[in-house]
Amino acid sequence: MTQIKLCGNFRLQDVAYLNQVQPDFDGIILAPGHRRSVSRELAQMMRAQLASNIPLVGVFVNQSLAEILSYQGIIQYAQLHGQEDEALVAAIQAHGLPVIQVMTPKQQVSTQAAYRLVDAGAGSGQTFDWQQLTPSTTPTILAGGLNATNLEQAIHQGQPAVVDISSGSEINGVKDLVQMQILVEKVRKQVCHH
Ligand SMILES: O=C(O)c1ccccc1N[C@@H]1O[C@H](COP(=O)(O)O)[C@@H](O)[C@H]1O
Repeated sequence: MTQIKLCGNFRLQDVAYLNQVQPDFDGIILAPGHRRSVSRELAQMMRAQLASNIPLVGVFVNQSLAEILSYQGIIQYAQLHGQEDEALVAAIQAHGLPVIQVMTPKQQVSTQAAYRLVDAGAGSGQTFDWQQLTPSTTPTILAGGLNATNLEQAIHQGQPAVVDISSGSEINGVKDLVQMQILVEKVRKQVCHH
């Protein structure tokens, strides 16, 4: 049963869209300085307005343990999208916050994180050869340039536990309700074919 994470949401309007289309995860960028970065205040408002059944994933890039843990209560997962090591994964999880550990297709390593996320870029819409995904005992999230056109093929070839989409849910750089609806429908239909 492949699930779907819609990531890089940055407006309260996006939360309204998410509540309508009901993905399995919502992701927000908590690393500063990126186009889709959100403030702590906005993150708090997003969590308050997001449907309670949708976990909120905070995306971090090389940030400290203290900073990541300061978001506990707002986020349900920490996604580590930099060069974070397993010691940090263990420390975060020891505090009760599950981790999504990001790795590149060329450096697929084992992790004690709740999920591993294999991505060729970081919200850049860059794809890779999904047949490069190696088997893992850790559930795999497949990311990188997924969109309504290539999603079904990516699921078929990569057989991930979760697909993660940011750029592919946008039109002209802004999250789009119709794109989100199409993506979630495609994943739900794909599940029925398995
Ligand atoms: O989206 C960003 O700006 C971003 C910044 C820093 C780290 C990760 C970021 N995005 C994440 O990258 C993957 C794949 O995105 P895409 O579908 O290729 O656009 C996803 O997890 C994004 O949230």
